Amino acid sequence: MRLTDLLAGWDHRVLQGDPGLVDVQAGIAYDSRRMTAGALYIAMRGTRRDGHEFVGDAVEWGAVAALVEKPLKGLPPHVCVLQVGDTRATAPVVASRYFGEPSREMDVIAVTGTNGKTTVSYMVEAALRIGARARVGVIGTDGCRVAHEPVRVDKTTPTTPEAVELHHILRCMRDQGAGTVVMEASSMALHLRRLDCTDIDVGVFTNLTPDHLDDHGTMEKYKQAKLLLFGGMCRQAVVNADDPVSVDIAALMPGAVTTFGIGSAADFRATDLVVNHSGTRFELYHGGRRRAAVVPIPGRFAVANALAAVAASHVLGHDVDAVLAAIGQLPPIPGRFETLCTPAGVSVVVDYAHSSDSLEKVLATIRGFARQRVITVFGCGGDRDPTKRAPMGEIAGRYSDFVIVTSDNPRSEDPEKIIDEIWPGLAGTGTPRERITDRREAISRALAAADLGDVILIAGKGAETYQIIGSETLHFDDRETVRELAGEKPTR
Ligand SMILES: CC(=O)N[C@H]1[C@@H](OP(=O)(O)OP(=O)(O)OC[C@H]2O[C@@H](n3ccc(=O)[nH]c3=O)[C@H](O)[C@@H]2O)O[C@H](CO)[C@@H](O)[C@@H]1O[C@H](C)C(=O)N[C@@H](C)C(=O)N[C@H](CCC(=O)O)C(=O)O
Ligand SMILES: Nc1ncnc2c1ncn2[C@@H]1O[C@H](COP(=O)(O)OP(=O)(O)OP(=O)(O)O)[C@@H](O)[C@H]1O
Ligand SMILES: N[C@H](CCC[C@H](N)C(=O)O)C(=O)O
Ligand SMILES: [Mg+2]
Repeated sequence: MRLTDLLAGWDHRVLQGDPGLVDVQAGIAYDSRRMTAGALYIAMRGTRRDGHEFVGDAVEWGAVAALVEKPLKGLPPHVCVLQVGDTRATAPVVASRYFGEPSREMDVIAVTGTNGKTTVSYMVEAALRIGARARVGVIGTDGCRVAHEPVRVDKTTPTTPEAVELHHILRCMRDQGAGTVVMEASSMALHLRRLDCTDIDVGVFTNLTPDHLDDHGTMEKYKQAKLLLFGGMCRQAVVNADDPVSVDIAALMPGAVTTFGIGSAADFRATDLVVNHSGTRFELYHGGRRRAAVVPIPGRFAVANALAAVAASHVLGHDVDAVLAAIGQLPPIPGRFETLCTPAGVSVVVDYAHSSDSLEKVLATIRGFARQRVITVFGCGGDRDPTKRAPMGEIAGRYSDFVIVTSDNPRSEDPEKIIDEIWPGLAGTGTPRERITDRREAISRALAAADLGDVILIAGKGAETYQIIGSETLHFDDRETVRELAGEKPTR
């Protein structure tokens, strides 16, 4: 595609070369280490480095053109160099055009919120696949796929991919026959403009509670990042009426807003929740009708997620009864309240709760149905918001009978220091506790301590299959570890 067409109508200055003569044939790259000869390089400023330092490398690897924010000296004359005001804002423009604006050819649902994005995405996918026989693409924390076919992406791809990857993935999904895509919109992605130029039909808001304060600084800035999705980026919104942020969203939204809630009056409202170890029954009130419903995940939060998925599907024109029936048959979501039962009669819940609110919601749910003791094994990620550590310790102590604090991707931090920061919150509750830095040993200790009828919660990693210690990524899987150490009896 000609460079002039990629940038048509977008403010830019030609620093050297003739963009009318440049044909970008080999894609777009923002990382010189992943350049292909014939591609366009986009220089972006990062948290550690500035992509402008690597334009020379990109050219050596065969870049035919570069997009930059400032003039650079010494580049060979055959390379076309264009200056724009903000390369992060320009990347989605050129990426969406390069891949033929795939988001316009599909229904796109973007889910934002602190917790529940992956879960709601999987619920929407099940609702449309089972309830409407639709081919749905899913983009999020646990990868990208259309139906059961994975869409190839780099292992390091974040929850919400950079615009260059995002539009490539959307094109692949369209080519694989997807008519709808449901994707997670992380606050960092919204802040870093990865979702600009994506044609989003429905924006879904689940909730806002403390997390990612290392990235955003304050709750207000974190909220403002989430609100970007609703300030003109999506046509319609589906919002959680039980969360006060829904009021901010309604004030911003140019299009229709559909609400869901458990406590509050809402377009989709759940009442009469009955929770047990395998799921939650509730009554759904919508459009003057009452329907009996079930979601095969225990907890009030699971009902909130189901309501979000039903409402989003309904907004896209799908039948509420069919969608609700499909959610009743939701396949287990890896690492989200995934329950294993050991031959000794102990239930082990492996869950991705890695923030205060999610840990509290999951533990309150377990406490509600556990007949015996609740044993919690958890840690907090290194190089991630340290302000959540002591509060998570306190929550674990408040809801459990025994807590083992361990490691969860310490990354560049000292694992002992992370545990030191969790410890005061836990110690304040007086709950019996141990610290065992090695996660496998911690799980082993919990299994040894548990008796018939006890429930062990192993929180924080969910479906992750690794433990990042320093710069090493080692294979580690909570579920596999439980099976290896204790064996398993299938539960459902
Ligand atoms: C912390 C953060 O925001 N990182 C993003 C950032 O990377 P960075 O700041 O580390 O990059 P850098 O090393 O400073 O380099 C700056 C630029 O120079 C380029 N470069 C660098 C070195 C080189 O030799 N050649 C070269 O071209 C880099 O590719 C980059 O474009 O810029 C990159 C693209 O330019 C992003 O892909 C990267 O996202 C990484 C993958 C990431 O993990 N981000 C996190 C914060 C994230 O997005 N998380 C959310 C939230 C998850 C959740 O909800 O829990 C997510 O959506 O996953
Ligand atoms: N609506 C909810 N409210 C609070 N906690 C929830 C909710 N839904 C799920 N959780 C909890 O949060 C954990 C993570 O859920 P999920 O993976 O769906 O969230 P996410 O928003 O995609 O997270 P991430 O930001 O890491 O991608 C779950 O394992 C569960 O413990
Ligand atoms: N996507 C999130 C989840 C982290 C989960 C937890 N296991 C950790 O490593 O902190 C992140 O990268 O911040
Ligand atoms: Mg997720």
